[in-house]
Amino acid sequence: MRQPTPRGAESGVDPRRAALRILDRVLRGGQTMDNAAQGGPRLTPGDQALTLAIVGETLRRLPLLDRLIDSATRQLLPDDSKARMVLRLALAQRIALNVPDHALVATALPLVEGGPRRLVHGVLGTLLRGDLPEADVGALPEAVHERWTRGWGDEAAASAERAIVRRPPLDLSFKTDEAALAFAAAEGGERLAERQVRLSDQRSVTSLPGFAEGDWWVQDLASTLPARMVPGDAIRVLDACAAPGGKTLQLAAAGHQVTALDRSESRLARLLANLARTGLRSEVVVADVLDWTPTELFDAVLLDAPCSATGTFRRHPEVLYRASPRIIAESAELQARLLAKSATWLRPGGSLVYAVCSLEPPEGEERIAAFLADHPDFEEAERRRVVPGEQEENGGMDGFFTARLVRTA
Ligand SMILES: C[S@@+](CC[C@H](N)C(=O)[O-])C[C@H]1O[C@@H](n2cnc3c(N)ncnc32)[C@H](O)[C@@H]1O
Repeated sequence: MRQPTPRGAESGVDPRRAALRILDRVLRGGQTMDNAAQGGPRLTPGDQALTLAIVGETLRRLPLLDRLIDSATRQLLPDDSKARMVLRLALAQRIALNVPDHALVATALPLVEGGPRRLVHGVLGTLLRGDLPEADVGALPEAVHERWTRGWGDEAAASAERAIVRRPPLDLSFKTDEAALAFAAAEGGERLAERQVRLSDQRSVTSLPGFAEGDWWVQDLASTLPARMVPGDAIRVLDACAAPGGKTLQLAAAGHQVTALDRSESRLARLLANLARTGLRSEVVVADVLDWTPTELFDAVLLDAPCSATGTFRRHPEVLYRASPRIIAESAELQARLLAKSATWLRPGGSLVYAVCSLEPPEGEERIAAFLADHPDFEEAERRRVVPGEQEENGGMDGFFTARLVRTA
């Protein structure tokens, strides 16, 4: 299933050099692709898109690429060596982006100038002459594969390996169900839940009908689940880690009186832009959950906590390489503090909805178990765990965990 050669694929070496720098920062520095891309050489928008596509396609099948490289050299290349990085990038371009062999060699070799150029040339030549995997074969990092097989079963891990190389669908959340139904009928989308439409073909978001009018916003189906758990009769609702605001918009559209709080001013600027475009209303507070105190208690608090984000691996494959056991443990420790603090802002009878876009039990199931053990005045009312494989026939969903806890006294 080869894709057409991308624009610029045969032009200069710059996007490959930028891709090498980003891949190195992601794998060795634990950075996100977006952060790693900052501060590099200025590229045209086309070259920038090509650069990110090359790195993304490399990360979607990295263990597979490494096995190929190891099969073609007797001299084991260190994991973080430039030669291995260059070979990974070149193979991903051949497998997933259909870059012709001569262009691969011509753009890969200058990247190892002063290094083992002959070795890279030899390994690449050998592999390009042999059978390479198809573009629809993906691979999870070994530790993640092992963890998810143990936690969610063989089929979920296999589904994740299929999903990581598929383009996820475009999910839109609507202000009203009437608008969702009309849009689905007009645009050929599928209404998978109330106020939610899925488009399976790729379209430019800003040119879709209703974008300029603010009828909808982009939001994966899984991430709409927490706001759906907030009881309809809750009046004052706090969205406690709110930016860039997908859940704030849902809560406001559902008629709640919303306070959106986040400590990041730049992310809150995106939330304000989303409110302005959709014409929805929310109070907006720049503050740290751990330092803030409200003047009045809330009927419901939604805590969409910062997390390892491993559930978003389809759009952000690098999360799987960042989420080490240490990062997951640190994240779980912060989540425990955020939960304990935000629980103090609820009136008796109020609901605390906790959510993470993570496939790691320490950030989900174990977090809730520990919270309930420490808070006898709370009980669990409902929970939802989404693992790879759910809705696969319709395009899949991000991995997610959400639970609603009720303050009983
Ligand atoms: C998972 S994102 C929230 C996504 C958002 N709920 C949405 O649906 O668009 C987590 C957010 O928590 C914020 N955050 C992290 N630690 C925080 C803290 N101690 N206090 C307030 N906000 C925090 C981050 O700035 C980030 O915007």
